Amino acid sequence: MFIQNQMHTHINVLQSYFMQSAQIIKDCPAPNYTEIAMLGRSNVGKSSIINLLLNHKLAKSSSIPGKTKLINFFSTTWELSANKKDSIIHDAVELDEIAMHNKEESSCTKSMRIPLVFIDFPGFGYAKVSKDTKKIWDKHLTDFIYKRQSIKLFCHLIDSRHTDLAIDAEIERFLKAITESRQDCKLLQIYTKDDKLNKSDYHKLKAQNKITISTLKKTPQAIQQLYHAILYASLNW
Ligand SMILES: Nc1nc2c(ncn2[C@@H]2O[C@H](COP(=O)(O)OP(=O)(O)OP(=O)(O)O)[C@@H](O)[C@H]2O)c(=O)[nH]1
Ligand SMILES: [Mg+2]
Repeated sequence: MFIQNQMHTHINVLQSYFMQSAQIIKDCPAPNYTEIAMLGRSNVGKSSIINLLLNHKLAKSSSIPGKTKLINFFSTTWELSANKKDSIIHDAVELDEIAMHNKEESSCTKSMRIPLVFIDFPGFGYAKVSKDTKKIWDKHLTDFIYKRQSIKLFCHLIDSRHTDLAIDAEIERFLKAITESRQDCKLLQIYTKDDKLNKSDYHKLKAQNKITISTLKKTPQAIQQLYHAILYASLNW
């Protein structure tokens, strides 16, 4: 699967819904779709970014750390459209492809519908539970992350204002070990809450080609850039 000129494609969220919550791997839905896991420390903005990606407030977010306590699955369908004048979609696998004719522009627009599952996780490093609960919790989480082969993309969310935290270095090591041992999944870093940066720090991150986003002050371009980065990495295009 390969798309020429991704800047001339547009991603639309067609429909999204909450699937189910799970605490252990046996309670999870069947691994039938490409899954994208949102990981990061507590309060970094995992649930908020999932709502942005689903185009619906389905994941519960809160200013109080530790809001998400279970592994939550959300289903969505994204539509990728390309104007034939600018780009060509080469379809190889079982994705649903529709060809439409845009009479006004007298150009042919192709689109494909792509089912995706987003997984919202409890935050790493959330300490306001008893030590025993935390141990069991962490064990279930790491077990799940290691065993769930349908996860094709691990998104590591990092707070734009605090890019050198020890906990993020630990999360990165943990996720790199998984993505390096499996050939079929990727790791993508996303810098959250970029609205809280001053101009100079914002431009510093951008100069390093980092993907940044604000779920509060977002632009259509920033949303499209995020959608494209996630879609292309998760489908290994
Ligand atoms: N300014 C700003 N605030 C944000 C942004 N994204 C999320 N927040 C706020 O940050 C807080 C935490 O957001 P959540 O999405 O609940 O974070 P989380 O990582 O899911 O947190 P846990 O479930 O506790 O691990 C909420 O008050 C959000 O409104 C952003 O881009 N900019
Ligand atoms: Mg959350």
